Amino acid sequence: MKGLMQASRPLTVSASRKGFSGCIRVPGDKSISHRSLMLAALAQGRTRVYGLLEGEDVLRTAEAMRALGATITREGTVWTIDGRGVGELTEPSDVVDMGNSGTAARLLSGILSSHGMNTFMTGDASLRSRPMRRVTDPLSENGASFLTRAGGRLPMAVHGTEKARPITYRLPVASAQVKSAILLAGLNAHGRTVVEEPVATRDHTENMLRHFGITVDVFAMDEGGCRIELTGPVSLTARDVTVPGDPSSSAFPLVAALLVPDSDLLIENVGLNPLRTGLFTSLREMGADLTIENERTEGGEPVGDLRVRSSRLRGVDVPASRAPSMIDEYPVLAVACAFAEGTSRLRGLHELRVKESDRLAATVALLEANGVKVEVKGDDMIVHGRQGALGGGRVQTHMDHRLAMSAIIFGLAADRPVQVDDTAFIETSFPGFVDLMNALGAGLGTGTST
Ligand SMILES: O=C(O)C1=C[C@@H](OP(=O)(O)O)[C@@H](O)[C@H](O)C1
Ligand SMILES: C=C(OP(=O)(O)O)C(=O)O
Repeated sequence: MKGLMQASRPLTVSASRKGFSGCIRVPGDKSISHRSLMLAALAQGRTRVYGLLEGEDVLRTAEAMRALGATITREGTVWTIDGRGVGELTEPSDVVDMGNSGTAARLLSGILSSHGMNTFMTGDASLRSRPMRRVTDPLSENGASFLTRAGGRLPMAVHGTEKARPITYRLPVASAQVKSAILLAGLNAHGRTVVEEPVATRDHTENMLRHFGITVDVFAMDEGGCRIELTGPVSLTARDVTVPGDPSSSAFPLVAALLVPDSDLLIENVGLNPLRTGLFTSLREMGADLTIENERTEGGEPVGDLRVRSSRLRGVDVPASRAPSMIDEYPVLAVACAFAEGTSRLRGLHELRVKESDRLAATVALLEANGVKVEVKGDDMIVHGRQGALGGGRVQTHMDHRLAMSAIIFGLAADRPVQVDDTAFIETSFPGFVDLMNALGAGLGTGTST
């Protein structure tokens, strides 16, 4: 599989001449898609996945699970996985390349740590700069060992163990990736694996493990947060999975519709897991006309349709405690804040520094380049809402899909055109994003490869 580094796709974005109306769907949830492929590969039997996100990040996971012995095929939009069983993955004959995906690299590290074989893992330049110690430190406690570059960076060799010990671990950072890596390692460890989570993070791993037939216990802790426990070794039973639309992807057309006048947009079939909906809460606090229709449960996850109309937004104070439920949405929320009336304070953003880019610095740069007054105080970002004409800047996206999409949304609402240095990385999480916005009338062109 080729990487996205091959050709950059710059784009110049001008204000949309018309509002965004109609009915759309966004691609499948990225977190659920990764997990469906991994758990299906660990299950015994055949799993069909409906609505899988066919973005580059998830395709990397599919490729890795194939390299580990699962049979994975695609017919139309349905993916079929014939699993190997827990403890039965086979040693890859080549380096596994996780591309741009932190989720793929971290979760897979957990699985590999409790399989008795050696695996070599790498990623693109962005992923190779991201910290892996947050998973290799706890996972080393189960008997596995890891050899990384300086600073705990990829490429990395994983020396897994078939005699994995169960881990008890209190998460030092709110991270669903770290929690999931430990739980996945625990599937093939002998005894009780325990993860203490002081602040709740997305629980798709726990939900999907239950869907595949195993018991995952969750206890509220007196001091707040919860303790998640499972007993290994387990055997997973293949079960079909239906993936809802990704709320993190819905954020982009949603904010576009809020900012561009005369919009009235329905985004159907969006996942509404309460540990993912912090953005919707924050936008409502800003005065967004955003309602949820047709709420239902599909594939064990709450789902609904989002109805959004253009709104006059005001500044907001987003508490740090909300960050895990909207961690990937801060760049586009900051864009909404730039067009709002008054000042916004987005608190507790330290984790943004270790995403595909330093998203805190890159979001500040995006706003400043386009005439927005913005400050960073500690881990907080303070955005001073519209104080004159906006736009006219050039945005550097640093191999980060969320920055590229946020810059495009900024340009669609701005007074002057915004230049985006590279939109190619949008393929990691939202294939077809530019086409979808164009179908709504955004007039973006398709970008040119260089
Ligand atoms: O578990 C997951 O699927 C994810 C967890 C989050 O990362 P952290 O665990 O690093 O917060 C999020 O940023 C990422 O896009 C997906
Ligand atoms: C942080 C993200 O993903 P990952 O950590 O999987 O690279 C993201 O999609 O915004």
